[in-house]
Amino acid sequence: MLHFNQFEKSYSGHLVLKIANIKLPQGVFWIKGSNGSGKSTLLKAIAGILSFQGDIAIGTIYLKDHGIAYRKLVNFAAAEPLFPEFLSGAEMIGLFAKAKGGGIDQAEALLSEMRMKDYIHNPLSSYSSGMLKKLSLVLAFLGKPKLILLDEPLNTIDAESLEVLYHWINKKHKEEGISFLLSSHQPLDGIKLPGLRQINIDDKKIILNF
Ligand SMILES: Nc1ncnc2c1ncn2[C@@H]1O[C@H](COP(=O)(O)OP(=O)(O)OP(=O)(O)O)[C@@H](O)[C@H]1O
Repeated sequence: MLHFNQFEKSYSGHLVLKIANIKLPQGVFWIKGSNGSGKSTLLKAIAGILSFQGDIAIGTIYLKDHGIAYRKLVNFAAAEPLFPEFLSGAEMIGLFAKAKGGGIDQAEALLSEMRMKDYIHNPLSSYSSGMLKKLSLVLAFLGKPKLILLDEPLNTIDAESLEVLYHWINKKHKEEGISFLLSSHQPLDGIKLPGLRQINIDDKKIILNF
């Protein structure tokens, strides 16, 4: 599903991650690693929002050769989402739905399940951190991605929303074959996410624990 080809990421000449040649199968994966090990860096590189050496492909679609097609297949929710404060949640949904090819019905269903409809037309400057996090999760499920990257998805969301998120992940994986890479310092629930597999980042390398 996800292919790394001679991948290397450095900041100012300082190497952070090196992945020579790995093919990750379809699945739901928990990326684990200590602070500063490179989890966010890896997710941002896969999302196509960070420069790196080498290449990454989803199936046969390489990021550096087919950037637009590749980015339609990958959705990303940041650990601490930053959105323009003057826009409303609904306007962000409109922008993402257009870019990702999602329909109004899809967005309405997601907003309803996450119980966000009461405030979705309010400006983002009025949102709490949990409300912003839930918006970023909804945006990550829009369109028809093959891979969804969620950086610290458990941060700041309440227990009820977490149940909805687990349900979405399982449903999308089972029914549409969408793969997930989740980074989390908090334990992810293997009972709520059956089939969850672990990937460790250690000493600038990724280790597949399955
Ligand atoms: N923009 C940047 N410029 C320079 N160095 C950076 C930058 N972003 C990250 N780094 C460095 O890259 C390394 C990996 O950072 P990254 O944020 O990917 O780690 P992480 O595993 O997500 O950490 P955490 O668990 O603390 O969120 C760290 O040493 C960090 O200092």
